[in-house]
Amino acid sequence: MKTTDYTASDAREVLACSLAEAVAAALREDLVEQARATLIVSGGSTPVPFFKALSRQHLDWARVDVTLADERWVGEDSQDSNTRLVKQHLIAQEASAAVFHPLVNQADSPEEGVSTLEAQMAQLSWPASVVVLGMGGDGHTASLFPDSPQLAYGLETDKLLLAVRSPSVPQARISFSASALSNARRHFLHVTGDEKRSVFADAFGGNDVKALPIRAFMSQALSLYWAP
Ligand SMILES: O=C(O)[C@H](O)[C@@H](O)[C@H](O)[C@H](O)COP(=O)(O)O
Repeated sequence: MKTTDYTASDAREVLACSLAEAVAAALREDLVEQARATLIVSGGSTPVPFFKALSRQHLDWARVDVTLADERWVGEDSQDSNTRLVKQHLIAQEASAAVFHPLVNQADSPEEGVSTLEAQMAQLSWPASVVVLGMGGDGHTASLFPDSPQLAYGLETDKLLLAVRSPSVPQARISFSASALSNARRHFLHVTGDEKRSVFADAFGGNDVKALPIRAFMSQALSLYWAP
């Protein structure tokens, strides 16, 4: 029997498609019972194949509100913009009918723009149907960074959003809080590679959320989507 080389990138592609099917099924399920469904996705580099696969899924996208778990406070034309990433790869194909709510506005800083965005995000259908989280090598998720002066607030506040600064990233950020992101029916963690596998294993081995903020999402159901 001929066997083909099954590379790590193939595994990541299969993972992305599998996650897209699970997220689409969750949205279809919730849209049976409710007028609109909220989907919260993360930015960064990992999600691109997932965004592309999800954009091809058939569902009533016009009734889906999409937003970001966090955003860099940069213009949409910036290579660092998660808004640009989502508009390019997710709000396309079948999903072009979805309503995307950027997590950034014209204010000069996230501190100045957060209250307006907070009011806008409060209008979405909560609890969100799905939150898809990423994770950095330091165990951050969304923009809840271990070295951020705003981390404690982000873990404790019942506000939806917070402005974030962190020495480990160059851009000012805005992020949903841990409580806002926890207020969802389903949570998925999409990570790849051995470094993140070991970080997630470390997260299981302790409970100091400030050391590894991903732990804030490990006291409830969390579907792990990992590939080498
Ligand atoms: O704006 C962001 O960067 C993300 O929301 C962030 O939380 C991301 O999920 C992790 O940093 C992993 O990023 P990669 O997928 O690029 O490793």
